[in-house]
Amino acid sequence: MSSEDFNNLKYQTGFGNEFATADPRVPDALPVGQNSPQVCPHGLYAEQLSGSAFTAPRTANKRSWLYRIQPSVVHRPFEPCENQRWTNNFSDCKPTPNQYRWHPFPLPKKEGVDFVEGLYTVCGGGDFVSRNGLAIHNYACNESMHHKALYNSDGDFLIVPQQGSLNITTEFGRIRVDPQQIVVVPQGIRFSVTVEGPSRGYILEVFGTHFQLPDLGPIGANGLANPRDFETPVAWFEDIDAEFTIYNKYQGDWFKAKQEFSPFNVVAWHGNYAPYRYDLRNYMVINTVSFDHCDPSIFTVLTAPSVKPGVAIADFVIFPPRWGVADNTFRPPYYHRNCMSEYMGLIVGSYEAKEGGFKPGGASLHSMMTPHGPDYGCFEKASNDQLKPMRVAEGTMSFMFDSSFNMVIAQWAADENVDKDYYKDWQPLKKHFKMPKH
Ligand SMILES: O=C(O)Cc1cc(O)ccc1O
Ligand SMILES: [Fe+2]
Repeated sequence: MSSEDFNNLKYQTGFGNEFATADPRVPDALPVGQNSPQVCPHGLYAEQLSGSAFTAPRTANKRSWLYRIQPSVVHRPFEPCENQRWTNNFSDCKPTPNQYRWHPFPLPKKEGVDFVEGLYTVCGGGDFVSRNGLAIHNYACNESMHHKALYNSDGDFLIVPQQGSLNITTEFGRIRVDPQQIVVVPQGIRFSVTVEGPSRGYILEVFGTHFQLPDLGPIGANGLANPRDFETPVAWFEDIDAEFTIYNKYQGDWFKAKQEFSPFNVVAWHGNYAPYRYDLRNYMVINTVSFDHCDPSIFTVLTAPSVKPGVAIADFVIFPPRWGVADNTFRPPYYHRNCMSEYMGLIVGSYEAKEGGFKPGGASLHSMMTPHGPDYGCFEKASNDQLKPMRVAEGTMSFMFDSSFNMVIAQWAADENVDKDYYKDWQPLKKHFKMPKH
């Protein structure tokens, strides 16, 4: 499929809506008034994809009905397949409380690496069996997936492209995602990624929950990420009889199976369980107009809640361009120690608390209760700045995966590409205290 096919796609808007869509080539493919007719229109097979327990409360209940040329069950057995730099087995990894920073993650060193081959785990915590936890990965690829698809039995993927657009074919239709947009592919949904050149980005994987919009509380009915800016594909299918390889991430490991037809054979679907994309530039920032630095929860795009009220398995937080107007305030992030783990990445530009060192495509991890905050240069500058209204983070976009889980770093990520000098960012911080004379 050429990348032009992805440039003028139609989407359905809204967050978690009940969508109904048929490929315009077969407009009457969606059964009317029921899910499972004795015979579906045009001889399609009906298949339900459940994203929540059947009995989940209505507000949390997620499922979609897919009407497809062949059902997903027609495949040969799965066999284990290797991915050297992938893990969800975090009990094998040694913990370290140090501040970590990684140089930009390298693009593939050889030709012909596709998205599924280019996955690389950085850190994570919790587990996929008890369905409670997260993993953070990168991808780096330079080749499109040909007659291949992948799906994750363990959780949802939130994908943040940093370099290169991703043209994603899913069972639910086609999505294009550029840097500064994100895509969420929920548990179980099959997809295939086409790239236009060397591409890389970040992935947040959550187990046992789905992403939702944060509550707005006193903010009111509007603001932060507005529901209408989320875009879900319209149905699109291909009827190809050829060998396809389906990659499945199951209990942390990868498996693959062959089948004789394209998995992207869904002619129509309806339901509220589907992939979606969001453009981070649509985020409506709420912040102080008086004094002090608000906690970064004001920048939450999506949250994957835990069972504890107000506590997330992971929040997806961004630091978009905005005005800084706080009076009599140290405006950058404060020095802090947090009972959450903070993984940060940079899509474009620079980050307001770091003068150098943190580069687009790089990342940092500040683990539970690990002290961190502005580097020396940032502290000195912000302590002496004239406090006019100022544009903050202009032309930049950084983000944070903020988790209530204690994370460990995968063995390879603990060694490779690490900025060993990161701690030096804070060493020059001077003692400004002067004992008052009485
Ligand atoms: O550590 C960081 O840079 C992220 C962060 C930003 C902020 O504005 C306040 C707290 C915080 O953890
Ligand atoms: Fe922080």
